[in-house]
Amino acid sequence: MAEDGRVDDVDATAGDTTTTAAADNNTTTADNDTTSPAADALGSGSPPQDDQIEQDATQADVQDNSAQIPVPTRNIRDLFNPPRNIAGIRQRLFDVAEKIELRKDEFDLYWPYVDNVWVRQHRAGSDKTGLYKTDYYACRLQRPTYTPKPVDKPRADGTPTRKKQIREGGKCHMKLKVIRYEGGYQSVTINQLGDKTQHLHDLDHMDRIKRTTVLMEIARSEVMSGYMPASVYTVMSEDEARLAASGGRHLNRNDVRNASQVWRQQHKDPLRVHEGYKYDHGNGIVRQDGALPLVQRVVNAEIVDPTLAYYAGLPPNTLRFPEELRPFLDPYLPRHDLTFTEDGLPHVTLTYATSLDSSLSLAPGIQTVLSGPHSKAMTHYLRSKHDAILVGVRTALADDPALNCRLEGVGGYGGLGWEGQPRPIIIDPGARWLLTPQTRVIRTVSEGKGRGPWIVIAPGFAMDPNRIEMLKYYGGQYTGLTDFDKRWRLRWEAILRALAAEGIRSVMIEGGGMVINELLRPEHSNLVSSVVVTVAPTYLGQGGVTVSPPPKLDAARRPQPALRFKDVRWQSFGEDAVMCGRIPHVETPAGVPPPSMTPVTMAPPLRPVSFFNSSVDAQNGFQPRVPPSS
Ligand SMILES: NC(=O)C1=CN([C@@H]2O[C@H](COP(=O)(O)OP(=O)(O)OC[C@H]3O[C@@H](n4cnc5c(N)ncnc54)[C@H](OP(=O)(O)O)[C@@H]3O)[C@@H](O)[C@H]2O)C=CC1
Ligand SMILES: Nc1nc(O)c(N)c(N[C@@H]2O[C@H](COP(=O)(O)O)[C@@H](O)[C@H]2O)n1
Repeated sequence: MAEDGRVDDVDATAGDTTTTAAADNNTTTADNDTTSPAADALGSGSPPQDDQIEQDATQADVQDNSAQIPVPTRNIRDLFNPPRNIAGIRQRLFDVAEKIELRKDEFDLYWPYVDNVWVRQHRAGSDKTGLYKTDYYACRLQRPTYTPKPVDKPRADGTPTRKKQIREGGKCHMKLKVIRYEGGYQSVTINQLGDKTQHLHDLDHMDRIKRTTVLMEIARSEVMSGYMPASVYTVMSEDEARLAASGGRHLNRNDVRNASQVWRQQHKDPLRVHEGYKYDHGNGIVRQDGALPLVQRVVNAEIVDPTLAYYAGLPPNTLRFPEELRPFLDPYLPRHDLTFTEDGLPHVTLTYATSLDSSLSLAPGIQTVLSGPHSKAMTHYLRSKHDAILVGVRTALADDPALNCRLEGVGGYGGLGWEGQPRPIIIDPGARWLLTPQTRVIRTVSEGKGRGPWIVIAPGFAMDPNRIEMLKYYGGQYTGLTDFDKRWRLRWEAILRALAAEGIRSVMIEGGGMVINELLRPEHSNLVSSVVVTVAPTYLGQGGVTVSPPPKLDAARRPQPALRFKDVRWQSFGEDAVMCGRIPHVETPAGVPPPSMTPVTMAPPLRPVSFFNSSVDAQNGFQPRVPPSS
């Protein structure tokens, strides 16, 4: 040991003698991306053939002394404080059991944790808009097995070649198609490709035969900070659970050495052990008596306030809705084991916040906060349980809403990609809502915290194609419907049926007044599956936007309650009361058949609108406005 605690970079660990042992097929850049320009130029969408799979560049990487040493972007703190649920995310990115859509920053963060599994093949290139780029990946075990040549001749300078090992391969045929979108938001969509839907081995097997870029980078970064590989190995492996979560169950001392070998060849200064550790002859690097493990010190230092740890790394406006309050709502939520209702329509939850005088807002066009923090979190829990949120255009114009879900655990708020984020739907027959990149719902999309809105319009007028393109760029679309009721409004059943045709299984209808009042009318009673109303302890006073269905008279023309809910439950949330209920099926007055018995003009599936001129209208199947038949 040198003065000042530094130790010469010798193998300080008992029983570990192979300082230049086989590199265990590891590489510091596990992606091995050597994309062929020809393939790029071709830009074809076809996956490469098996023999095009790139070979592992490991040996060359490790042996080339002149190689540029990339500056590590990770360090030991990334091992001790890994991304939330990294073990679960690794497993999902290994299985890819169903399509996974990630934000680009998530892909960049997580992929180096599974690049011991997936090897990029030649890139297929981009589509004609340049917004979509496709790559193909194959399981590392698809490559042929490598058997070393019987005789390894020494290099020209007389140094022996590294002992190469048999590299396992030729076993698994799992493949992926990875599509990157770089438009108004950035996403990476990962799909299985081909007919092999499962690996023929587990993730632990891959962790055994190959280390991830993350682990190698952490190891290299610690050595580049001046620590002996043996000391780095000791501190990395002290917390087995954390190491295993990041894929390092099988990490060994040679990995740490190999990760830093090229750098070490250029930097011969003596290295030191970590503070609180010592070299103990025969035992290698061990902790000094009474010293806390480094992992503990790092974790303690990073958690300033344990009560804040829960929200660490989440956007500041993230909401939390306690588990114990959820069962109250669950019976009224969509059942995802049933795809659609018996009528083939989405589950509809009507939900809004009202004052004691049944107002939604102080005046038309004025956004009014009624829900307190607890019921607001409840509303976001509801949002997380629906495929879509729907509002009328006057709400969009008045509130400039985000229409996303800000609940902890949902995509953008600690969850993966866009999981749990509902699709905003705006009923805007006259396309009055002029969206710009500054509109909140669009800003929310660009921040990766919500989905692009679908705007339902009633065609029949010209529309600037730039508006259509702009919305598409942000993942939204204009969609046209031509099915009107006798009041010249879009028929609700047609709207819902069209949403169902687009795969929307549940929709939370939030308002405003006109939309809610419409849906509380007797003829719509069979369209609404449940109702969740927040009542705030406030009178807004006269002149507001109120919820009050049309009056009802009995046969003798005496006034009757317009509507009383059934299956009612109440619960207080902070200062607010929340009522859940269902609308009893109401027989519609004679002469007006209930919608399910109306010969329904099947709404055309929602489709992106191109141009609203007559020729394209005709192409899209749009009819000119004609009085509805009723
Ligand atoms: N407290 C709460 O929970 C909520 C409060 N609000 C508040 O409510 C107010 C807005 O409510 P309100 O003014 O009643 O307006 P709405 O938000 O209900 O929007 C009504 C408009 O949407 C279009 N529309 C709705 N349904 C149809 C249909 N079936 N067919 C064709 N067009 C349709 C029409 O647009 P067009 O006029 O172009 O024909 C209509 O005028 C805002 O102040 C907002 O802040 C909103 C939501 C929730
Ligand atoms: N639940 C509830 N309570 C209130 O007090 C409200 N004002 C509303 N309004 C609805 O929520 C939308 C706002 O959504 P973002 O928070 O911007 O995502 C607004 O447009 C109404 O639909 N809701």
